[in-house]
Formats: sequence, C-alpha cells, structure tokens
Amino acid sequence: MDRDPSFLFSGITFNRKKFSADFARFKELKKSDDSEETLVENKRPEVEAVEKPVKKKKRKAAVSDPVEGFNVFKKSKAEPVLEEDEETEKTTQGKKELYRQMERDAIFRKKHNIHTSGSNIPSPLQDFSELKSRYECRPYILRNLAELGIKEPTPIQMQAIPILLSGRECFACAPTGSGKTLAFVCPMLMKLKRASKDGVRAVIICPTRELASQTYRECKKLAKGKKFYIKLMTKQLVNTAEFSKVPCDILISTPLRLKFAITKRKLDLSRVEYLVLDESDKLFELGLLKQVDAVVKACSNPSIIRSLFSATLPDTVEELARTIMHDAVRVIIGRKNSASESIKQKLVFVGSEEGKLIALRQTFQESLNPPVLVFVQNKERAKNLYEELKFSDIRVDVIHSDLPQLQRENAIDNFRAGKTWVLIATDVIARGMDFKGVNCVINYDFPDSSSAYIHRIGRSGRAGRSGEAVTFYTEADVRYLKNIANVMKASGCEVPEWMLSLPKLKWRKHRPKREFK
Ligand SMILES: Nc1ncnc2c1ncn2[C@@H]1O[C@H](COP(=O)(O)OP(=O)(O)OP(=O)(O)O)[C@@H](O)[C@H]1O
Repeated sequence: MDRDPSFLFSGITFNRKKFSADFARFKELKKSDDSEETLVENKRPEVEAVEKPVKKKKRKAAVSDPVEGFNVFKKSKAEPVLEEDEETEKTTQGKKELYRQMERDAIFRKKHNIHTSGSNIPSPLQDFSELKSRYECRPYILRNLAELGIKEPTPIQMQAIPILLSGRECFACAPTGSGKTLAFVCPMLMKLKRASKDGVRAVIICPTRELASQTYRECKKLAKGKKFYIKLMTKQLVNTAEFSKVPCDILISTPLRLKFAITKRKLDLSRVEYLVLDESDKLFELGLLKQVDAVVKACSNPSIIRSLFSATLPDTVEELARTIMHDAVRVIIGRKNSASESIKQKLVFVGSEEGKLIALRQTFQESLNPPVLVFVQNKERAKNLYEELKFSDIRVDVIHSDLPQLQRENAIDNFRAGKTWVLIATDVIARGMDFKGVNCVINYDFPDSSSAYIHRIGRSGRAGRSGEAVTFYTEADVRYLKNIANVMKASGCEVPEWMLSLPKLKWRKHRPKREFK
C-alpha cells in the first residue's frame, strides 16, 4: 500500500529536551550533510575545471556537430572555450602577419637605403596615398603635394613621417636636398589638425634667418587651403607689444630670437606639442647651444614630441640628443655623414692663396654654367672677392652676416630668380638653403670641417638633380685633405690614393688666417 510517508509520522512529537544531544548530533549531521552537498556542488565545477582541457576538445568537436536542440547549451557553455581558441588562433595569425609585415618592411627599407634603430618602428610609407589610408590625412595636404609636383615620398619621408605620426620622437640623418623639411612639416600639420588660439603648439628652430624664412614658406605651401597660424619670428614680431596674444600654431625661428622672447617673458612655450631642431648638429654647436637649451627647457609640455634632422649627425650630437629624447627612433638614410651621390666632386690644387683668383677666373672662362655658388671662409674674404669680381661681365653678388637683412634677402631672391649668376657666400647660407638647380658649388676656401663640406656642396644636386662641386686647396690645406677625400670616396667619387693615405688628423676646425691676394 502506498502511503504518504508524512502520514507515518503524523501525531508524533519529538522530546527535544530529552534527546537534545541526539538532536544536536542530528542537526550537526544534517548540517554536515548540507555542507557535504554544498561541497559536492562546489566540487563539480572543480571536477569540470580539471576536466576542462579534456572536455574542451570534445566540446569543440561537438559544437561543429549540427545537433539540433543542443545548440543553446553547447553555445552557452562552449562559447567561451571557442573564443579562447579563436583568440589564440587569431593571435597566432596576427603574429604571423606581423612577422611577414616586418620582413616586407625590412626588404623595403633595404631597397631604399633606410637604416633604423629603436623599438616598434612603424612601417615605412610606400606612397603618399597611405597618408590617407593609414593616417586619415586631410585632402588639402594631398592636394598641395600634387600641386607642388611631389609624387613619391623620398626615403627620409617614407620613414620619418610614419614615426612622427605615430607619436614617436625621431632623430634623422639624410643627405642634403633629400626632402627633410617635408618629412617634419607634413606630420606636424597632420597632428595639429586645425588652427587654434590656445598658444604656440609647434616650434621649428633653424640656425639661420634665411633658413627659417625658407622653412616658413615651405610650411605655408603645404598648409595652403587650411587656416593655420604659421609665424616666422622676425624682429618686428618679437617687438610687437601684444606679441604673446598673437595666435600661433607653428612658430619658426632662429634660437637667438626665441631665447630673447622667452627671456623678455613675451613667449610661453609650455603648450608646445612638437619641437623640431633642423640642422640639429649646428644647433648643438657651442655658439647656439645655450639658446637652444633655453628653448628646449621652455617647451615644458611633458608629452612633447621632439625631432632632430640634419644631413650630418656626429656621434657627440647623437649622445646629447639621447639625453633629451625618450624612446626615439634613429633613422639614417644611406651612410651617415655622407655627401649626396648626385654631386660630381673635384679637388683642384691651386698652390697658394694667389693661385685661387687665377683658378677661379680660368674656371669661369672655360665654362660658366650659372647659377654658381662660391664659398669663402669669412665675411672679409667675401667682401674682397666681390670687389675683385664686381666689374667683370659676370653678374655677381655677395651675401654675409654683415649685410642688413633686406640686402641679404635681396641677394637670395636675385640668385633664385636667376638675376645673379655667381653668388659669393660665407657659410651663412651653407646649410639648408634650397636653391633649385645650382649647377656648381666652388669652395674657394677650403671648408673648415667635413660636415661644412657636405652642407656647402649640398646646395647643388638637390631633389635628384645632378650637380658639381669644385674644391680649391693650397699647400697649407693638404694636411686637411684626408677627411674631404674620405667623404668623396664614400659617395663614389674617384680620389687619388695618396690623399686617402695621408696621416689621420684628430679633427679640429681648419680656419687658417688667409690673406686676400
Ligand atoms: N618627395 C619629393 N619629391 C620631389 N621633390 C621633393 C620631395 N620632397 C621634397 N622635395 C623637394 O626637394 C628639395 C629639397 O628639399 P629640402 O630642402 O627639404 O631638403 P633637405 O633634405 O632639408 O636638404 P638640406 O640638408 O640641404 O637642408 C625641395 O625643393 C623640395 O621641394
């Protein structure tokens, strides 16, 4: 007979007092039963957890089985496992793709002579169209590049642009005339995005006024169609009463003017996001170092991106650079501290100082192929040589630091416009100046260092054009020939063996007293 079990115990009362001990035991037992149950319940997942690796595979296989009705369960339980596996697979795939990309980058860099060091270096840019696909570049930049006739990035642009766009600091060494200006201006404009009136956001320091004003013009050209506040620090601007209130996104200046403005408390650089030291090795020379240091200090924004560019980067400058930069990428195009390979270089023995003027006149008589730049050691010599040549039938002009600013500007403009055929110059325009189509550079006076040589002759053979460089040397210069001969050899020019085997000099600046004869 089936009886309800509750029925058996109906009417029975339990003497809790009498059997309190048993009751307690019973209770305990129940409790322990409960706890055991809890334990068992708790154990299950543990067992499952232990079994998981075994079950994982089964589950995975099961998931692939199209068994209806189990899907929900399988999905809900098995999905995290699947995700994990897919995740692992994805990671493996991702890693493989990363390695493949790194390999492709290495091949591409090798092809374009791009040498890099640093961690996680972004892939080089193969084409300017990648500025849009990879970095959402605004159309105005691509339009301006096209208008300027700039179709393909140069090697320094291929590598430095993605580095700067990915927010990394960079110190770069690339040959003269290889497009370094665009390599830092383009990412700067892209990162700044739009104009603002919240203070100076980017600073470009150039060693000379001429270079600063050229860089200013280049910036304006690339920013055309976009309302950015781009300012060239002139004497007039710095003396403006309300200078600190003038809206400015990008400020281009020589270090001296910047330091002056900072000292006079007219300029707040604490919001600067981008700082470029163009011709950085020059800026780190003794004459400019203090001023540059003051500017670097004034740019106190902790998330600032600094970059250094030059065609020559001595080890000492690199060491100094490392102390101010964080996690910077080093980019070298071709060989470090080498001359552009598109320049045909020649050394001409002129005997003594007297021989120079004769050699120069002879060179002009044989073939004068303007525009020609003639470099001399100092302003006195520039004035003297100009006096010698100004009444000849050659259209000659001169530029040096003693001239008033307007005259300096006119000398540059006339040379650019082809009105001047021969421009006599000191090293004031040896760096960075971009005169299109200078056919020949003549080092009337031997350059005082191999880097001065590289920059001087780099005024020709720019942007893939060919050029010529002639260097006069006297008996007194012979012992300094080796360094120049090495530069020549490294860029593929023929050099007599005896020059290369001259004793090695610990490099000091070669600035002998030269009498004009
Ligand atoms: N991608 C490019 N394609 C063609 N021309 C270019 C390209 N980029 C820059 N240029 C042109 O090349 C010339 C040299 O550029 P830039 O003055 O920037 O050289 P640089 O490397 O800074 O030289 P330097 O070391 O003498 O300062 C300029 O006239 C510039 O307009």
